[in-house]
Amino acid sequence: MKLALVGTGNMGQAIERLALQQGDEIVARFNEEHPLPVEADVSVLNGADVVMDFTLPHVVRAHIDAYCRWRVPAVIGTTGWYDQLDEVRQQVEASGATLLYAPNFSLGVALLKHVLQQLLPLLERLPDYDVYIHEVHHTRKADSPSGTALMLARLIVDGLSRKTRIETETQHGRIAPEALHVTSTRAGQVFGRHTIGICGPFDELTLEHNAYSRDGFAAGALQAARWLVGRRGFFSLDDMLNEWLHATTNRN
Ligand SMILES: NC(=O)C1=CN([C@@H]2O[C@H](COP(=O)(O)OP(=O)(O)OC[C@H]3O[C@@H](n4cnc5c(N)ncnc54)[C@H](OP(=O)(O)O)[C@@H]3O)[C@@H](O)[C@H]2O)C=CC1
Ligand SMILES: O=C(O)C1=N[C@H](C(=O)O)C[C@H](O)C1
Repeated sequence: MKLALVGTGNMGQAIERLALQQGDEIVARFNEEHPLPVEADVSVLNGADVVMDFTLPHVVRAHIDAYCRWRVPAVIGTTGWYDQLDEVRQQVEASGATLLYAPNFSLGVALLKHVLQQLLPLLERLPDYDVYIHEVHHTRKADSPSGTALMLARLIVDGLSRKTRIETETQHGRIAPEALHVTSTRAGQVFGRHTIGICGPFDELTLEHNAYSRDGFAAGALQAARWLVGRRGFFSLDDMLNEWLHATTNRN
């Protein structure tokens, strides 16, 4: 695969390392010093099959406009823009473009999400259990709470009738029972730790994903890029995983 890296920071570098090991080629690179020329034509991507966008929330939206105009398949790992998800979905579909996004490309987080979805109907029947989310990341992270924490929080608010809203500020006062408390810590070099706490009157269950490095994110993003080539439309990582799951189920 020929890849264009948009963002050559922590994640861009992790993807480049792994992509080269897997025999892929990096044909273009963009960063803050050499920004993506969004007004230019697709030739700036130098024949890339897929664009890997791991940049920052304030630039990603203009990048997505360009990917749609250029109709180049784009894997979007950048977080912090999900308030515009519906608008982007419509834009991608209307322009006949190809885009796949995920707040977290780690397969471990996909498993965590799956477990949470199985648990929620049970928790619905156990009203004494309260739920919270905590995430920890390195101090250079631009957005907070993380995209992953917000994705998990939305699953809980959608799947648990007693949680009706997400409350993200660090609180020193009371938390209303209907608020899902989502908190963030920024410390050192932490790659990404997400904890879902389920607190009952007598015990607490914690489900936690802790990334050992950025390699899991990079590997998932490259798998998604391979899956995306030749498709058209708006996708999330779930679309790829569901297809795999069904292929496996049908074989058994
Ligand atoms: N979905 C997932 O699995 C994961 C998502 N992420 C998300 O990916 C994003 C990037 O994370 P990370 O790599 O750690 O962040 P970094 O800060 O290390 O990298 C950000 C990159 O964006 C570049 N950039 C800034 N402005 C522009 C611009 N105008 N045009 C092109 N590039 C630009 C920076 O350039 P320069 O190098 O010149 O400063 C840098 O290369 C974040 O949103 C993060 O939340 C992170 C990990 C996993
Ligand atoms: O910025 C990061 O580093 C990460 N960001 C993603 C997020 O916001 O959820 C995923 C991962 O946790 C690392």
